[in-house]
Amino acid sequence: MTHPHARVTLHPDFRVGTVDRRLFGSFVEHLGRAVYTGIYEPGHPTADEHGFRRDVADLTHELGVTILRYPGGNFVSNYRWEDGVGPARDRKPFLDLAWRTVEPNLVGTDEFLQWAEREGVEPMMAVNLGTRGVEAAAALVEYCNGEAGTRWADLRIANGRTEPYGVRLWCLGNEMDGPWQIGHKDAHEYGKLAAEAGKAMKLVDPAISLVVCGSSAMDMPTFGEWEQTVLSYTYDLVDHISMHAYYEEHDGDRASFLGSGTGMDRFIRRVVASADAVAARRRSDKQITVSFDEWNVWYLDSRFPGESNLPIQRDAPRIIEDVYSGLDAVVVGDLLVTLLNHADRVPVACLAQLVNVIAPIMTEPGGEAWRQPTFHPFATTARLARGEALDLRVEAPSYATARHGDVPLVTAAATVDDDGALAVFLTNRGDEVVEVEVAHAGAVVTLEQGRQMLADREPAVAGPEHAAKVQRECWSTVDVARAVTPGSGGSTTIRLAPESWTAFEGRLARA
Ligand SMILES: O=[N+]([O-])c1ccc(O[C@@H]2O[C@@H](CO)[C@H](O)[C@H]2O)cc1
Repeated sequence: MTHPHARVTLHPDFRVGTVDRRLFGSFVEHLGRAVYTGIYEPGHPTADEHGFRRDVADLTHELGVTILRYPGGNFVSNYRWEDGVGPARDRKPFLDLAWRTVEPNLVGTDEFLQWAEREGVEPMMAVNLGTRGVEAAAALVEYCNGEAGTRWADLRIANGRTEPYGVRLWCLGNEMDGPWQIGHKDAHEYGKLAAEAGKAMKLVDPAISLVVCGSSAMDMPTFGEWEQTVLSYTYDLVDHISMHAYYEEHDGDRASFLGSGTGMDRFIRRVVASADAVAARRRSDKQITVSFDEWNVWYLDSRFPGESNLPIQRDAPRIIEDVYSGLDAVVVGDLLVTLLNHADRVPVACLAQLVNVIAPIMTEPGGEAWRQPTFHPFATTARLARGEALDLRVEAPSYATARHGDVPLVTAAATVDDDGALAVFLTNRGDEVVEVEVAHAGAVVTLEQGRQMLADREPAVAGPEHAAKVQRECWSTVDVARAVTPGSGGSTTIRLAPESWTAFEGRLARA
């Protein structure tokens, strides 16, 4: 039987760029059970002396998360950070309008930053440019990063934290192009405000990096125009422009869903082109890079009722707790392939989110914490993708999709570190076995171990039992001796299972 065939050409000298460790970030928003009964649950059997769940922190380490964005998301656009610092007993609950939830205000800036520090994860903070502005943003930078002797830094010290936190990465608001955003603005209003807020924040601490809001999705009506207008106000000030993208299977259209990575690839190219167009107009040599600070599979159209249809709730309600399948996990793996192939222009990315809310980690209050199927490709990529991404040439048949046009049947990314440790990531989006010839003239490639995620066809069911079943049935070690055939003259053939994502680890040496 002949299988579809693809060819991946790899040369050790052809590289995309360094894989920034911040590509493996995630996101904790005050939304649903991400914070309360997610990372934080005093009284839980595994809670530490600060009330944070040890089981969730351990899974966060296993996931390999490097940075965490906080506190939102839509939440940040109506958040008064000052109300969330100082003795917790003096803080007042408030109604968060983004998610129509009573926020108990027990976790705030200090609790989060100290948790992140204890767990060795870099924080990425967002300021409120929805209901607030320049003064509150600059004050928060001073609270976090200022030395003793000024008002907000001294408040931090009075609240028990002497050393500045040194938060390096800051988001200038969140999704300000979205009509759902509290304090939504047009591109000119937002661009001007972001420029002034960013200027003030950098006057407090010149060492910080700034992320300006790009579009909430590629299909936003203002996409493209938004990026160019916003950057025309902020180009010299900011380091990154944000991208957000969520993918889902619409009406059983598996082919489009499996092609989501190509949609993401085109989105990145368009944002980079928009940023570079602004640079060209300004005759600027500065290059803006992307902070892809929200990405994931999210059944937004099919399962989410919309923010304004949520009832007012309290006590950590269950909001957007999507349950994932093996198919979703294959797509997540493939989205990571896309991100790696843009390592030169995407140094920061956040899987949205970390726990309970569209998340790789789930918990029960008072009970266990477990891995969703999407946990596995993320953890494996975060562990193996090190050093530099190789600039691969992929020749594969394409297939037509309703959502993304023609997309390749096979996608691939590879990384190599200074010691010659090689990682190869491959997706087969089709429903037949594919033979991939990896051509590597000039190099010796050995593939030693592999892990594979298979798509399933069963609906995902909430709870740890189903997640464990998917893990048993879809996530496995590759039999390398069967799947990989070393050829003569610098080529290796790999058989990829139908609808699968595979990661190999091995060695790359010059011939
Ligand atoms: O395309 N949309 O309709 C759409 C709607 C809401 C939306 O919100 C984003 O996703 C939420 C969950 O991660 C974050 O709080 C927010 O930044 C992102 C996209």
